Amino acid sequence: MIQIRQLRKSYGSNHVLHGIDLDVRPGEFVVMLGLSGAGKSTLLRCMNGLNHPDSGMLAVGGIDLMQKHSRRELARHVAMVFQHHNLVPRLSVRKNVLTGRLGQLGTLPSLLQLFRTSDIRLADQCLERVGLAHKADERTEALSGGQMQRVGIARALAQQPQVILADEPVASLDPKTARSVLQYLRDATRELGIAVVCNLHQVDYAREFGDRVVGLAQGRVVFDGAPTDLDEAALQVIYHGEPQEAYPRADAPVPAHATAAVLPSVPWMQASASVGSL
Ligand SMILES: Nc1ncnc2c1ncn2[C@@H]1O[C@H](COP(=O)(O)OP(=O)(O)OP(=O)(O)O)[C@@H](O)[C@H]1O
Repeated sequence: MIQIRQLRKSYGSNHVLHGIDLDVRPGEFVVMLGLSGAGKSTLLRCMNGLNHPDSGMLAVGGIDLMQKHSRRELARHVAMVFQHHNLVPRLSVRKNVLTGRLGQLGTLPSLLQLFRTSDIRLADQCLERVGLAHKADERTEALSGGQMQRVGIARALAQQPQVILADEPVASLDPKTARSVLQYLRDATRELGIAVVCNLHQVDYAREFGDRVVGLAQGRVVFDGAPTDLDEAALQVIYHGEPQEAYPRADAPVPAHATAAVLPSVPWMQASASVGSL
């Protein structure tokens, strides 16, 4: 689902990523930890096509991101969940979720926001997955921060992506709400076989929600293993730059649910052709 080999990225003379190797499988929830400035967001932005790497190999959802590709094509495979959810406050919850479908529409329907009835049905199913079906017609600005983040997740699911990239999605939420948001994200992606890479600063959440934890320090992968291997010594490696030889690498076992599930086999993810407008 995600394949990265010897990926390098610099901003001018600032060498940020120094040869990253990483594979993420369908249905796997990978939490990325690391100090501020370690390069986590830069790596995520490379995976989302927003940053162009200097060298190496990077394929996400079958798209070779080292080559020229269209944003529309990428949006069919990769969705983002942002720290500040990036919703339109005055729009209804359903319309915000439907914006996740814009990349799948033709140019004219996309400009006119002419959604198919199947898109509307899909948006409602996505809202149901995050426990917000009853809020579909409300204005988004009336929701709490945690609810807005769940709408952001529903919008990402509505893209029917193979990969979701989440950059500190719970940074501004209280611990109880944050756990509930991560639970919704993990459950939905696990059931749908979506690969997730989620940047977090909270080690507790990494242990609780990650199938696998990747630690980045100064642009290098210094830890890659199961959450149960994330002991004090491993944290020293990630956060204090201690030697790394003793730590597990990418040969961590595949979690039972991380199967080769592919999205077209998920019934509700198949679009029909009828057209409707909102
Ligand atoms: N657009 C940019 N232009 C120039 N330098 C950048 C840019 N984005 C990030 N950097 C630099 O790249 C390095 C890594 O930043 P990055 O945001 O990837 O780290 P991070 O691990 O995500 O940090 P945080 O946890 O604080 O978000 C930093 O030195 C930062 O200043």
